[in-house]
Amino acid sequence: MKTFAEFGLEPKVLQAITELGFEEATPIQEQSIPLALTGSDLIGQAQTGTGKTAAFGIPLISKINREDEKILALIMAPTRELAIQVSEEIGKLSRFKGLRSLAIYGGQDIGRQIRGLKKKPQIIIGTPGRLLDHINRKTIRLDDVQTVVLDEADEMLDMGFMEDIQTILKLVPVERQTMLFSATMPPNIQRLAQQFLNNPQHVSVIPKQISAPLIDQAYVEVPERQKFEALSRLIDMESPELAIVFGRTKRRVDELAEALQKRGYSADGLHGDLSQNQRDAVMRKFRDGSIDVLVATDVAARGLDVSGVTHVINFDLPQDPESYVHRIGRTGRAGKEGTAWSFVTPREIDHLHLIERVTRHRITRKPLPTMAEAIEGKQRVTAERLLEVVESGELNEYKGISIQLLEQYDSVQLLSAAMKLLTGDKKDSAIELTPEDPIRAKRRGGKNDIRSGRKPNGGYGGNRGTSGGSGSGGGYRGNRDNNGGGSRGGYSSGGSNYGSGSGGYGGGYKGNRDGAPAARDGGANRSAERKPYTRPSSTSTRPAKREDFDN
Ligand SMILES: Nc1ncnc2c1ncn2[C@@H]1O[C@H](COP(=O)(O)OP(=O)(O)OP(=O)(O)O)[C@@H](O)[C@H]1O
Ligand SMILES: [Mg+2]
Repeated sequence: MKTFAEFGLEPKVLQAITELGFEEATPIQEQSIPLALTGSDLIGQAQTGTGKTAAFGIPLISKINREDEKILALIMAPTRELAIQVSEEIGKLSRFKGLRSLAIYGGQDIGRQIRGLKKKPQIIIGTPGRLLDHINRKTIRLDDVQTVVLDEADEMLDMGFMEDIQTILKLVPVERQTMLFSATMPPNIQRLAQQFLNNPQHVSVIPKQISAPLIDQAYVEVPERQKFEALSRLIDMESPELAIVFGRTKRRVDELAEALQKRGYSADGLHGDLSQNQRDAVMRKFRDGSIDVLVATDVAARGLDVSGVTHVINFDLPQDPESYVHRIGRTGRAGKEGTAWSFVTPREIDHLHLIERVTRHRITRKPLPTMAEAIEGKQRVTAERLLEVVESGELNEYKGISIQLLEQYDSVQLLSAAMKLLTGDKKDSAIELTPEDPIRAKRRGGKNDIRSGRKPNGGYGGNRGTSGGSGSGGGYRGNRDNNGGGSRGGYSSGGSNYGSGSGGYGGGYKGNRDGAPAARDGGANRSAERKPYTRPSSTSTRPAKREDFDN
């Protein structure tokens, strides 16, 4: 392990790194930083929570002069929350150097962003849609950009941002450094890389498993209708410090958050139909611990870094293995341990096996927590809370009444009553969630899948590309879209090299995704939010809708 001092960084950047508490570079940082400092293009892949942000952030910051008043670096990220978070980390890393950075994302008042831009930030961190908005309004010019980073590049492609990214990158001088980072690198990323990177160096830190090593992964088989009961028992049994519960759709998230609140949990929901103010408020509450369960769609799956997340619970299995890897990667970050649980309905067992195959990790089957375990867990937490108060010692006001009570009642009985009160059982409230259809497993090539990016063995394409019409679609990814019709290349490329002949990312791609291409980014003039959620009918070709993407 290297210390940051060994990279020859300027003192002000080193000071910021020290201030952040980073002592040694993580493996991806150790490999990327020296390469990136030479100006080389880079494709960086490393497990979730291993410091990719600083891996591109530190070299990017090192290149910029404080006196410059132009936009010199552009970082793109798939979701608003991630753009905000990356911008905060960049802000911290460049603090002592005195650089200016600004987050640009949909849903925020554009006037405010324009005012921010007038302060001449050198670094812009944004979601593609809103960035384009500014470009079209001429409030952002990219003529001087020297460094471009695509964080979670594969997700941005998956969300249908290819066109936007292409448009944006064409406005950036060719003479630039481009870096692309993610924990997963599906082969389709090669297409983007070929187009926009110049002789990129691949830096990958991927051991046998792609998911982070410190995450304990388990699943319980549970029928759809018992999931909520299972969830509340699980939370009681495990008493997470902070937990993220992933639901498949926005409606699911709303219902779940409400149900949890009804049962007395401190929970709230996050998805793309909330206003940006609501989204910000929920994230703030979760980060400061005033709620301890965040219920979210996949909008929270990528990149989010909240310390104290001890548990990730897949209330609904994600459609793709990549998403599984990213979701569970919200815990077990920066060397900490974490636990991931997945609820699997009997009909989804095949899908779970697919996830295991692709991630090359056995997920341990565990029994549904029993009522007794749940009660025990809750009582343990209550007892801990009680003892904390005992230790705090400020109890004099209560001693008089306690002595009186003890004269009349048995001490065990009294304490038990206090415990009962504190434990606050609200089990009686009846909870009914609208059932979700099970996710169906798709066939998918077995080799190298999400960890590849190097070996073009056509794994994704091979046995799947048969149903999709125009040659290359219809594969795993293609089916996920409501009406993919084979028009997008997805992962499959007819069983040969990535990028060859897949031809799927053209015009139809975005439209196919959600039928409202311009609405995704919620830019001011891009219609504030997307169409209302409609439940996919069971006859839909899109078996289970991943949340409408939003950013
Ligand atoms: N060298 C380091 N030492 C200690 N902590 C670090 C170091 N580098 C980064 N971190 C911290 O580790 C956490 C995870 O970093 P980061 O969010 O960059 O991970 P990531 O690799 O981008 O994960 P993901 O794939 O989920 O996006 C952050 O809280 C970050 O501040
Ligand atoms: Mg990241």
